[in-house]
Amino acid sequence: MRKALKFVCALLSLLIALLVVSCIRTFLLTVSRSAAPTPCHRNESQGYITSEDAWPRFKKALQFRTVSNAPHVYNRKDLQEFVTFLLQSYPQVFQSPHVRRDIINEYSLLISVSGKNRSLTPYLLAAHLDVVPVVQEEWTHDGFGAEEEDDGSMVYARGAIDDKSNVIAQLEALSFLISKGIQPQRGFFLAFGHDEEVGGHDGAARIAEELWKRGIHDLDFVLDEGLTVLKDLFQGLPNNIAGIGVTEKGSLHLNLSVHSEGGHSSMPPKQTSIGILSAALAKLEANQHDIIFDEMTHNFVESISLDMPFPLNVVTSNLWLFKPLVARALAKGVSESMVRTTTAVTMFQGGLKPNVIPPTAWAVINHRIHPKQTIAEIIDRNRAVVNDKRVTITPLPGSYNAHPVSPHHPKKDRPYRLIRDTLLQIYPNVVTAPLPLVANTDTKHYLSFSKHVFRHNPIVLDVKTELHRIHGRDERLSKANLESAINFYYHLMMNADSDEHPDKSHSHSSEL
Ligand SMILES: CCCCCCCC/C=C\CCCCCCCC(=O)N[C@@H](CCCCN)C(=O)O
Ligand SMILES: [Zn+2]
Ligand SMILES: [Zn+2]
Repeated sequence: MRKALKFVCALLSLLIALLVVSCIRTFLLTVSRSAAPTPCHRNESQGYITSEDAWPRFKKALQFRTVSNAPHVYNRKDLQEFVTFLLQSYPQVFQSPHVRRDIINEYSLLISVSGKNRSLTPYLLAAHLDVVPVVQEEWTHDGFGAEEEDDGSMVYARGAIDDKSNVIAQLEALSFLISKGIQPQRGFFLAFGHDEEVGGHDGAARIAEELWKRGIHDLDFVLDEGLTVLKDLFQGLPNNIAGIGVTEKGSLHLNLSVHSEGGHSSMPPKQTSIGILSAALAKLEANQHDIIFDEMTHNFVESISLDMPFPLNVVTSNLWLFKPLVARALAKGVSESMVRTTTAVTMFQGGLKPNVIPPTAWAVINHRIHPKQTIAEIIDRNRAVVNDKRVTITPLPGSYNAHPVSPHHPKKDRPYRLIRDTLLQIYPNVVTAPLPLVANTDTKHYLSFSKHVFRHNPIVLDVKTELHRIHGRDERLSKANLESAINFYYHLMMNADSDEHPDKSHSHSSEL
């Protein structure tokens, strides 16, 4: 008994000592942190664009039903009309002697802006013209009506976030540049694919072929849609987080199928094909893939730690002691998609009639693969978890591993610094963070042109009230967000010309 008591006392003393050391370490980190970040002042000398003129063009763009349903299956009529609308809406862009525009594979748009200094490697800004379908009965607004909120501050339509806001914002920024009589030093491309939502095989892939054929084999950097400025990602965090996607997760579509004897439902087997398949799916949902707390996650957590309230600041700034706890916390909510391969059962089919034993049942699972894992690993583990020979697991075409991680040291890697500094011009108080994009983009078609490939959408989204609208119901965008996006791209075009950026103040970011 005395021994046990001694052991408990020793353990308690150790715990208290560890907590005291953690608190002292957090205090020292906090006081030694560089002075409060001097926000990068919006460089007004570069001009600032309001969204007043853009807003009606954006609303019109949202009304084209440019829906992609499957590879090579999309609304050609509305795509054609949308591209015609874009060409007609920016006459000063397409009449400029510095701008060339090409329709690629009938519906994609490649805009080439020539730079004064041909020795500078051009960059590419990507966006896409297509959208995912609308389940109208779930919406409170017409999915393609572009209806506004009463005060006109918000518009509702499919594509408002993903991704017509970037199409319009990039064109508005270019239009403003040209209206000021500016020809950039560094040339660039605006690459608008028309089938991103179904893999980009007819759009971005063909734009990439066109660039290659023209002898464009190198791009300074590529920037496509991606992570946004995230509001209220974690409770208590005073700053919004601007995620810059320096890689993107892989994507694996798996077909799970069960074939069994049919027959009369009055003489059923113990389990029908639907029951067998459902049990397999339930196992996969109950046994999620492992949490992976890699270096990028480690850096990210440490970067936001000192802004967290007590005691979270102590916990997150002492990962040497609290890493398992923090890892479990990240595995909850939307941040889970960053720290593990996710599993989503997205399709299920089975059964013919109420009185017929279903001979077959099938389902599709979409895994978004963590950058530290591979397709093969995921399939092997799934098979082990299901552990039922009656269930056939088949990978579907179009799966791919995670992308290479783009260099993202803010001092050594100019393209990353360019995007980060431009973001801080528009959003001076955010914490910028290199992170994996949890979804996929057309960048898969541009990876051979540059190792500097980034995924960021320069708008602010409240994690709780906005994220579910992407591919979901009542997608919407505020006028303020459209305005910020336009100015982000305009400042990016201006900043891309200089090797240094307008303001070298030490931003508050998660970079090393
Ligand atoms: C600690 C950080 C936690 C991050 C949490 C995630 C925050 C996510 C924020 C924004 C996500 C926006 C995603 C926008 C890009 C989506 C593009 C898209 O829909 N792509 C499709 C392509 C499909 C291609 C055919 N397979 C997709 O990914 O499904
Ligand atoms: Zn999408
Ligand atoms: Zn998209």
